[in-house]
Amino acid sequence: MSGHGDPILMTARKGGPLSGVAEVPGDKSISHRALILGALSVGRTEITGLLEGQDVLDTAKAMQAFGATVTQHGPGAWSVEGVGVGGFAEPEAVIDCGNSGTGVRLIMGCMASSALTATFTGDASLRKRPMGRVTDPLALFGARAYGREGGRLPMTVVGAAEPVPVCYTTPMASAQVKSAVLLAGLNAPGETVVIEKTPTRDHTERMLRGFGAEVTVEETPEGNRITLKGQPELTAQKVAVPRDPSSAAFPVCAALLVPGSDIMVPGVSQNPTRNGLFLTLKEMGANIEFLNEREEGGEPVADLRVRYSELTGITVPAARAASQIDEYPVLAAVAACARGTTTMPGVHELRVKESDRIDAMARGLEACGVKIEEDEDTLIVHGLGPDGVPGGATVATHIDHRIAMSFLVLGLASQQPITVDDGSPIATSFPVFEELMRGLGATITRAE
Ligand SMILES: O=C(O)C1=C[C@@H](OP(=O)(O)O)[C@@H](O)[C@H](O)C1
Ligand SMILES: C=C(OP(=O)(O)O)C(=O)O
Repeated sequence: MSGHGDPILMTARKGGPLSGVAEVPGDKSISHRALILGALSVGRTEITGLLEGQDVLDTAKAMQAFGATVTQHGPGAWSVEGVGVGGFAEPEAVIDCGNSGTGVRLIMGCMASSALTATFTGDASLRKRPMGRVTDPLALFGARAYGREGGRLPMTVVGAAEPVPVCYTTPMASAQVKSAVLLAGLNAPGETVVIEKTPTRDHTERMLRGFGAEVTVEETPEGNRITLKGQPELTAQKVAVPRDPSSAAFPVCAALLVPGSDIMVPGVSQNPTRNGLFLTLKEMGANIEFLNEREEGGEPVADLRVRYSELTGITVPAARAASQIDEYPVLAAVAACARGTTTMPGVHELRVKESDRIDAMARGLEACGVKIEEDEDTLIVHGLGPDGVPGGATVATHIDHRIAMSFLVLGLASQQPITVDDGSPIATSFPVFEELMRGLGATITRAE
């Protein structure tokens, strides 16, 4: 199964220690939101450090289709001339969100409370993912959605001409669902409320406030109660996007696994709704130092110094799942090289990502000689210790960037090289991955 273009076979093999500075690109979640809130604002939003991955570029294109003017001025430097809340135009063509769940779900949210119709599609991975989780709450505003069986793309959303505000408790831990409801609430009169039992990444709330919306968060026995006052005038802002902790995870884990490594990963977001992996790695015995802790672009950030470490398996608290949800694939790769068993409960959401990530990691690890156990909600990896993973397999990545990068990291530490059947989706979130990893000394090559 390939992504947008021809599949790219990539191989990672053992080499010398990793060293140097890994400057990972801008945060994907924040990049999507900067473009979307820029488009919903009055004036010209200026963004620096925007991730130029395909997922974000597809959102930029979509914002143009809804009437905003999005311009690139230089690497990572973009501007958005917004149309204001309620100012979206009806797109003339189908909106293609490519591989991006965040893109399609947030954009559905922000058009659902306007009197216009839009049709959405995506690549073969996105067309399998459930959209009912956002169109159900959007129906409460008065929007209607017509999609394929199971709430799949392609899907047409008819926005509500007279939206009403909504109070919605999210049935699953999902920042995309929370954000879709809050963005729809922008163009509804009165207060829109989202209650989430488990806190998820809070970039939408932070950024809405930054653009001038009134958003309050209250801790209640039912969970966080987030209230947005509808129909604000959002004002254009300058947004400096911090580096992506989910991308930083790959060089960090690679340095932990390759003997003798010592790298710096500067300016990585330490937002507590995103930093679960780093806590988990520390509990496994990782030598990670958090230096120069500061605030950048409204997010807590630190420079990470990471050195090779011998790791031990742990049970990862299920309550931490949301704060490291995209990092489980690389954690599973790390767990394979740890001593003892790593148990990862509470991870059923992984089944509806770009691929079924529990299945993709389980099958790939087995092919590399690692014993695993799984059920609907849990992945257990029986670690083989440093230098214990045989490798030597070609792994199926199922149009999933994180599966591809995770097995390439594992290939740097396994006895035999590991090949991924398609590295092309890496460009959706981390277009400079190969270059950056090679710069640290990693042996990652493409098939001739
Ligand atoms: O809101 C976001 O930017 C994201 C939310 C998460 O998805 P869910 O909302 O499905 O958990 C995460 O997996 C995704 O990569 C980005
Ligand atoms: C799940 C992810 O992204 P999305 O849901 O936006 O496709 C991811 O990047 O790991």
